[in-house]
Amino acid sequence: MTSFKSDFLHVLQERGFIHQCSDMEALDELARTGTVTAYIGFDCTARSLHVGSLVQIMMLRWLQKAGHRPITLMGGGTTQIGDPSFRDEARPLLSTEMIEQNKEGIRRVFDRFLTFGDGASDAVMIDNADWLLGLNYVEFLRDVGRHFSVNRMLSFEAVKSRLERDQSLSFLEFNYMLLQAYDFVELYRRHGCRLQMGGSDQWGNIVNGIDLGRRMEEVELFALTSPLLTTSSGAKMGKTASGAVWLNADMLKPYDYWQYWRNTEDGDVGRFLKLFTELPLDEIARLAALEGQELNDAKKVLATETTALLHGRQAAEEAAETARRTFEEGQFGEGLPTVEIGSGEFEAGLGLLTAMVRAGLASSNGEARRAVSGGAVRINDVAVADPKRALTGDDLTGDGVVKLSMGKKKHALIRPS
Ligand SMILES: Nc1ncnc2c1ncn2[C@@H]1O[C@H](COP(=O)(O)OP(=O)(O)OP(=O)(O)O)[C@@H](O)[C@H]1O
Ligand SMILES: N[C@@H](Cc1ccc(O)cc1)C(=O)O
Repeated sequence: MTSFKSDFLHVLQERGFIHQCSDMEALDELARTGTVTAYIGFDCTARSLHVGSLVQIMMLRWLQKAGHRPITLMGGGTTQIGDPSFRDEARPLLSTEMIEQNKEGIRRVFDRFLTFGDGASDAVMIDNADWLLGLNYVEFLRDVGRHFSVNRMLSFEAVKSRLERDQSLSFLEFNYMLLQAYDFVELYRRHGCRLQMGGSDQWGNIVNGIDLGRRMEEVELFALTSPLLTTSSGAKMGKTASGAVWLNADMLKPYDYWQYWRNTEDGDVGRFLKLFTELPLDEIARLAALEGQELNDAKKVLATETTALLHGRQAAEEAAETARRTFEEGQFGEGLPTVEIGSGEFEAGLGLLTAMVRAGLASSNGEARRAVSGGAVRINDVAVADPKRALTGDDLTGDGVVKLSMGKKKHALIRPS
């Protein structure tokens, strides 16, 4: 294990953030002796970032805590092209309106994790549309394109699998690498940015920027990547069977976010506490060493700490309390996901299977039917066995809702409106 002299790399290393770095020693020295400006780019491909990007956001947070300056780069320009790195197929082309909407959705999350402003270590948010959209094609090819060797570009792992399988890589996508490389140089020119970070899938794009910086500006730029996280069972972090684990509260309620972390696999508890919370390492070591039922307490700490960072301490504690009441006392938690159903539709007899799909408890009627037949489904905490059962006014509790549960952990409320 390398021992770092700078606080920044020391913390990242001990908490498990470092996968690869272009020049550890020189970067360590730079961070030890001065303020480093570093950036991470986020393309605007959805209305919210998901838990996978949290690794990146936490790296920016530790950077700032160590006294350095983070830049969050919105990919308003690059999203128009779409990063082909490690993807089997081209991304769908998004309209400019869609990209704008996504950008508005994504940018809000950073306020929770970073302090923005004009001070030396205050974060800034920039959009690469500012310089990419106005580029002159011929000028760009002459100034930037001439520094790239196509032979070398074709050798990067990020595009190799596509080429080896004879799947098309369009010329549009092939240009992505140049644009991200150019961003790095532009951020160096405008803001003295020396370091770009990202997930390990970004390595090729980042080192191309380092090469371009050397050629165009004769400066040494740095790359630092994090591992691409998977859970112990191999699933890509941030995606579940029912979709992505979104960071924006309007796409995933704080309660569901809390539950996601509460359901962490046993083998991941220590690793996730280090990456996604700011608890001291000795406390984390104690929590991760717990076993059996006690390990569940560690998972609750993980859930509450991660939810507090994203949604605030109060929302986190409310989620923890709702979960406690639901699971430990079998009562109704007000914060459970609630699905509104038109009262006309409800009164006409809403099928249980349909209600389960609408409430997100099952992804299809078939899955819902199997769950009912397997005895896993309850209405207001009472087991049901008949898949043809419909919900009626008699099922409404005093609160005007019906509580549906599937297994021990999935619950939702149906509210006729
Ligand atoms: N599971 C993960 N672990 C660590 N970093 C991740 C993870 N998923 C995404 N990232 C990082 O977050 C940033 C945004 O990635 P991107 O938008 O490609 O994520 P994605 O939603 O997983 O993409 P895709 O559409 O390819 O599934 C990148 O720096 C990427 O490396
Ligand atoms: N390519 C990155 C996003 C990004 C965009 C522009 C950059 O300059 C840097 C990074 C991704 O797909 O996640």
